[in-house]
Amino acid sequence: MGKKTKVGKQRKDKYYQLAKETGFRSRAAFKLIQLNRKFGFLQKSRICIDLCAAPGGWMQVAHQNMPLSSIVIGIDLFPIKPIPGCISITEDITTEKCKTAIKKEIKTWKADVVLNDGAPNVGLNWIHDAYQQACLTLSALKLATNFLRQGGWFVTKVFRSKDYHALLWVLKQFFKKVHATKPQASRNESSEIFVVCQGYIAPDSIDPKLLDAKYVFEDLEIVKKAHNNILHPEKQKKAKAEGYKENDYTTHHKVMLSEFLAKEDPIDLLQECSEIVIDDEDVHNHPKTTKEIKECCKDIKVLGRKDVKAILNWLKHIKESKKTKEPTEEKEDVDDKEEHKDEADKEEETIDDEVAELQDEEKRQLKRKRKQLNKQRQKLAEKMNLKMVLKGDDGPILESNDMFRLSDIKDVKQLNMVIDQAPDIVAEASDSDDEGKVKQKYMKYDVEGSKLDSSGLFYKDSDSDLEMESDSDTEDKQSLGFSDSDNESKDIDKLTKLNTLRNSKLKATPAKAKKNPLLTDLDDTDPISRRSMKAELWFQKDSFKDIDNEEDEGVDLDKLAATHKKKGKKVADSNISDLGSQKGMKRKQSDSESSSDEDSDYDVEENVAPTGENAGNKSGKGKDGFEVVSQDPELKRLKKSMKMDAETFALGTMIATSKKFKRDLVDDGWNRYAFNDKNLPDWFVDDEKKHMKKEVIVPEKFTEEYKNRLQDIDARPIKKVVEAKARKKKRMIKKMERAKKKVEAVMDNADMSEREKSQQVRQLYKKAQTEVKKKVTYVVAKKHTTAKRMKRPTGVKGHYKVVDPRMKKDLRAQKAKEKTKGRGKKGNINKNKTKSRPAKKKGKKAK
Ligand SMILES: C[S@@+](CC[C@H](N)C(=O)[O-])C[C@H]1O[C@@H](n2cnc3c(N)ncnc32)[C@H](O)[C@@H]1O
Repeated sequence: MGKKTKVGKQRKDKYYQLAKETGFRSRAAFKLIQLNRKFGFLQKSRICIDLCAAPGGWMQVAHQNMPLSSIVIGIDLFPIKPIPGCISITEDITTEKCKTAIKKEIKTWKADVVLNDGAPNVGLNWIHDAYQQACLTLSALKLATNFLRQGGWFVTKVFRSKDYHALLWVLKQFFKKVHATKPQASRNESSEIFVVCQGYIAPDSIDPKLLDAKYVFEDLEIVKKAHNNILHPEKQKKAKAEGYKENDYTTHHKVMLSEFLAKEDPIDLLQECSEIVIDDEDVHNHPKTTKEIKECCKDIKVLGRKDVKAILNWLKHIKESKKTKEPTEEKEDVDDKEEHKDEADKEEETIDDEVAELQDEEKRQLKRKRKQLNKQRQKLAEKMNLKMVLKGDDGPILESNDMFRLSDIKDVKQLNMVIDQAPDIVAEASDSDDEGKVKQKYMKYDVEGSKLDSSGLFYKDSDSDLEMESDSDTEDKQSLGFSDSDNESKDIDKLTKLNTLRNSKLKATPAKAKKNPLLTDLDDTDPISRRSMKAELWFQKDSFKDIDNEEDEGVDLDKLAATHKKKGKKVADSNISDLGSQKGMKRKQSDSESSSDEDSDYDVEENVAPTGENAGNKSGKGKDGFEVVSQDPELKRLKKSMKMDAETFALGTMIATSKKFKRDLVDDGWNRYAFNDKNLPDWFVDDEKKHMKKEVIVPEKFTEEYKNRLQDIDARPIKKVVEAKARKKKRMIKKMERAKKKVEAVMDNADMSEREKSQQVRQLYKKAQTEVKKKVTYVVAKKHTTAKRMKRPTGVKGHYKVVDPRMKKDLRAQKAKEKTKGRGKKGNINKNKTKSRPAKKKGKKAK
């Protein structure tokens, strides 16, 4: 028999060797080293309790990493060889005795860190060991809750078994942060991991159930009981004698897999059986029949909840896969049936879908209606708040649809009928109509009233039906208060009915139906004619009186363009004045604005008209028959004073961005002078001048913004300065670069001492930072030579400037004069004493 080779845990790996070399008592020491490297819980700890510490590897590490004179207490079932500076206790950590022993050592102090590397020394089977370890961890936690200070650390070993999550949950109840980690020194094949719990909460009271394995690992009780039989056979309670079932004289029941597969619900059978025998070769080789399943099948009685679930799932899969393999004929029959069933199902589904869709649609409609109703209610509430509507007063109400309508009367007969029926006839007209010689009677019915009350009927009226969707009508609708939402609120059914009615009507009546002579449109103008009316109104103004000259019609277009060019400036000027007269906002309308689009409506440059007064007094006709507008001195002054200040800019922005603002502004620009009323009393005109202009309020926010912008622009230096500064900066950068190179050379110089080097470096940088003005040598030019022609004089180095001799003399004379200024007044003592020095030899160096 040869020597047994060591496997698994017994294998001597690098950490084993390392522990031997470094003097640690166990390879486990490296696990703590690695954990501490990651979380750093030992460095600041003064008291450490190491549970299950033998042989003391962790104690050594703790002692090494904790501050000097810290306390390390190690506890184990087995005695720990003394470690200098550490206390060891031989106790079982699950007992009360252990608690008192620790208390004896620690007294009233609290531990900063509690370590637990406990592993049960049982080794019966893995499940049992894992459970024992979990219980041991719970005991360690119990001790930790007794001795740990608030904010302290608890580091424990845990096996990754089915109790792992329960344990983690418990730990999370006691600590702020819980980290699970596996240090490198822990073998890969080992299921152990380490949980580092940070920040002990130190609750005032602890529910003992939280630390009771019975509650924490509930479903393992079965396992525990099963293994209790092995561990403590003497403690086991004797089961009540029930006797054997008939023909059943064993406690171990083997059940064939086929039996399970035949059963609808295998749970009952599973409760009774101790082992499932896989009697089918196919099932044996089935991918779902894993090793674990096979193992579980061997001993059902020891399975936990998860395993039982796994077995049930496996049985289900096997059943299903068996079903699919059943004879094809049977399958075809089933398929046929299923097909029919499918079709019926599909039909049913489509019907269901449709019903659901309809229901949805109905719901949506209801929701919409409710929303609109709420809106209306809200509006009404607002109106009531503003006292626009009074409670109890419902305003004009449409009483019934059979109200009198002119449109209903198609001929004389009908009219007579109406007249006869009408009780409110107040007068009789004797005139006869040309067409039908109808007796016309004035009726009490107010046209305006009928229009208002019969709002719903308005659109049903004969001819107007045809134009219902035209723009003008929608405009009218809006003007009458028919908003879009009102239309939307109409019931869809009603609308569709209305549409069909209208369509049939359209078909029945020819396009050019006879017009009811009784019906006259009060607002008979179409939009175009309305606009032309506006324009006409505008041109009724005095200022246009003379323009309406036939001569103008013959004006050549080219000529017009040329004049326009010449006058362009003038017109623009008057624009600005006009703008200034009302903070840039008094604008006039002209004919073109009426016919063109909205934007061009107020195109001031093209259509400037003078104010009434100006037009009357200061205008004259130019050569081309155009009015020459002379500028009002007041406007001129305004123009001068008007700078494009922040407020004007803000106003401009608002005009450009808000159409409404622009429109309001133009509307406000209209005043009684727009139509040049004459013969008004002077006091009225004066007063009106003051108040006719509505003040335009520009929000301060906008003005502030522009003010800041303008300030920024003002604060900016001029271009030349910026350029000069940039040049200077560039020069400095170049200089610094050169200095750096020199510094590098100095630093590389091995002959120089450090002191010398630092001195030189300092000097170099200082020199680089100071800007030395270039020395310029002035050279006086020779007679009869210009500065350009002159060559560099001998002996002159660097920059030089050739100066004019005359200039030099003049400069000297001026300086001398300044020096002697005022001397002559005091008795003229030094009179004529100061003489200008004779000029130096030409071509010589000058200072
Ligand atoms: C892996 S060793 C600890 C190694 C130790 N951390 C080190 O570094 O040297 C596990 C220890 O737990 C101890 N142990 C197991 N159950 C215990 C219990 N109930 N009370 C105290 N110690 C226990 C064992 O005696 C064993 O020495």
